[in-house]
Amino acid sequence: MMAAAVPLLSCRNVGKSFGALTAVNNLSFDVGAGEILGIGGPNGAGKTTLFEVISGLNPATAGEIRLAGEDITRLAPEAICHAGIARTFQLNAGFDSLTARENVQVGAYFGRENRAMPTFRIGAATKKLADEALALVGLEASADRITGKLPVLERKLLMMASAMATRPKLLLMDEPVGGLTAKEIDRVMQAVRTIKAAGVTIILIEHVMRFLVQLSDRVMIMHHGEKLFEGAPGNLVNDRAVVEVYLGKGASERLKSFMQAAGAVSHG
Ligand SMILES: Nc1ncnc2c1ncn2[C@@H]1O[C@H](COP(=O)(O)OP(=O)(O)OP(=O)(O)O)[C@@H](O)[C@H]1O
Repeated sequence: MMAAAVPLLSCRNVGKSFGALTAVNNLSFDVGAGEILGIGGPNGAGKTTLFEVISGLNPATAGEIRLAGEDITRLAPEAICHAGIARTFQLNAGFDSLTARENVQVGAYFGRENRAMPTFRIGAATKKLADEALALVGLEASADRITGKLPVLERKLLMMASAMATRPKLLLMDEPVGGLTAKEIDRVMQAVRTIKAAGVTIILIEHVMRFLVQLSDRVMIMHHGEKLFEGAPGNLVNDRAVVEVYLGKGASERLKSFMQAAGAVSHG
């Protein structure tokens, strides 16, 4: 008999408290290699805090996180990045006065090895890596533009490119399409699909339901730091607790008809 495959990411009874406030509470879930897990839930549900905990910026106060079987729960953020987890942020992150390409080169340089600032030198291999990451998200044409002057869509794609330049096994994306138009959302969707096709596992947090359900292989809905729902996107609209707490009846009906049109949910 073959042994069951080790999940790429495994969270067991993970918790994060800020004093008396429990932002993430006893949360357990796995993400398989190559999968896209979408995370939704009301404001304040603990979604971003979960990313802080996984990426080590704000370590867990309970539980255990494993990447391909290795315990990463107590590692520093740079060690977690070097182990293969990269992330994007809800708000713009990056160096405004550098060009887009230079921003991605910083990710490529620091993303996989710990090198001290005095030795900072962008070599040919790093440049190549950065240009590949820019191409992956379709940003070649803006490579030499100053980051602070890029439109919102391109800044979001740039965060994805900088993260991809660290060569992650797992990419965490925090609200990648917040504030974008429908057409811009389609462009980000295309970039996410390209990243998935490159073999990268993805967890994304998103309020835009179309984006969440069209891209995700599995969806997890959080509420009060806990898991309210975990399953196929097609089952989301039929889950009473999800409809009551998060979607509301109107949004649920709209989503259901949209998913029926896409063949993702059964009638009745
Ligand atoms: N550094 C912190 N110190 C104290 N409380 C915090 C801190 N970070 C988050 N919280 C609290 O933890 C809870 C969860 O917040 P979090 O930002 O993770 O929610 P979220 O699901 O990402 O919400 P949103 O959809 O609005 O981004 C909130 O009550 C928030 O105020």
